[in-house]
Amino acid sequence: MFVDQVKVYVKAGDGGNGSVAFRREIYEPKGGPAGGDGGNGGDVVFEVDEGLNTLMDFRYQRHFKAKRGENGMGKSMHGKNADPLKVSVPPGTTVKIAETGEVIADLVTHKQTAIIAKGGRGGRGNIRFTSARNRAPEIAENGEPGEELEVQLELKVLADVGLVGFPSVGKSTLLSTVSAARPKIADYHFTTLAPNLGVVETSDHRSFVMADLPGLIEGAHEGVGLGYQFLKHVERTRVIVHVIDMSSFEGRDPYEDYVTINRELKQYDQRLEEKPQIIVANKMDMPEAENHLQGFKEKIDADIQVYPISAFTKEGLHDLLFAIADLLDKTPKFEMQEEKEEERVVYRHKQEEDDFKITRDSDGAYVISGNKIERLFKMTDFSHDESVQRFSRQLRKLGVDNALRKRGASDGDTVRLLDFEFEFIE
Ligand SMILES: Nc1nc2c(ncn2[C@@H]2O[C@H](COP(=O)(O)OP(=O)(O)OP(=O)(O)O)[C@@H](O)[C@H]2O)c(=O)[nH]1
Repeated sequence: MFVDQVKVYVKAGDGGNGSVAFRREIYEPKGGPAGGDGGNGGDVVFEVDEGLNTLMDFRYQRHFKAKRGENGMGKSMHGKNADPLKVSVPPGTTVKIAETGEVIADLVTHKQTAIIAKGGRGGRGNIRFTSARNRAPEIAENGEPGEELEVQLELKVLADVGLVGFPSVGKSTLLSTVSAARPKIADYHFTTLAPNLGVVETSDHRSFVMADLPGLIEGAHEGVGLGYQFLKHVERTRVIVHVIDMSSFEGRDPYEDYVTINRELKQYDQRLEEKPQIIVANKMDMPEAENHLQGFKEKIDADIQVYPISAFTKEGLHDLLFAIADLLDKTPKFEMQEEKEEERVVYRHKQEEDDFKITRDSDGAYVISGNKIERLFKMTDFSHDESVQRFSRQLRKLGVDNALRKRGASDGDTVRLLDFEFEFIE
């Protein structure tokens, strides 16, 4: 199996901020609270699209950010929730947390979805802080920050296309000119020899995986040379691209080469003869190549199409890639047996939230950090005194005051939390 992989950054939308507002009515100078809640931020959702078979698209876009929720407004109006951001992935994509390697989703069947980053909850408006004791609260929450993380996408790929042909016909040159991404080759079963693999993309954004299967020579099916190892791979490809050297290098005859390779394929496995095949006439930039091509065409069936190219000058590559993609579209997909077993979606275990931690900076300031406390901080609307007071109550409840005291903090000492500084007061 080969593994195509890419790292992407996802950020769910932050929640919208809650609003502080009051009703204004002619006969009621200071009406009740009327600040609405902020809307929820959008989730980042991965969805399987069976039309995709590589992670090619992620080479161009690696950042995915969902929208934030709308802020709450006066007159008790809530902000709108943001729509989830959908990101299409091919079937068989495994999503891991880049940092830890923990698998958070295994996306297998068409339209299957998984929330990869959860949007932040909208902050509550001041209506929600009304109580018997405080009928006109000037408190609102900011929206909760959306989750953000770097994920590693992995896709096990089989080569859709196998390049076959005699040594030195230009297979590796062709592969390197048409492919951008090189999947990592992992866990190769048969031998330590691994074919070269590349992800190819046509100009109309169809992509497929192409493998260079070197070493085919006469007698390969009987174990001559290294070709035998690679014949196993040909079996697993969906389309064969047969590369022929039209320069007649070292006096070779293109037609004989063609017949010999096809015979090797067939002798290895009868069924390889029925595999769809595209014939490529390479090195057309060389003198005499045109003549050889004519001679070659006369010897093969008139209805077999030949694609003349030069892997060197890149001539003819565009048409060739289209022809391969068209043929693949008409050829049945691989049967992914192992993935048929069951629908596998592993959801992420929620990260344990540590309340807070106290450390000291070199200047003696006390530094408070930790997921929970930082989230509370970000959700505090510091433009209203009452909100700030609520935040200090929350700190006290979490035991921050006590902990600071225990660490030796006394009146007037500086305390830091993210980009905020305040004085410790006993
Ligand atoms: N003139 C010309 N030379 C080419 C072209 N394509 C490949 N070559 C040359 O042909 C030689 C063999 O090319 P490779 O790509 O290594 O051939 P290969 O089929 O991968 O060979 P093996 O790995 O031995 O199976 C190299 O010297 C290439 O530079 C082409 O389109 N025109």
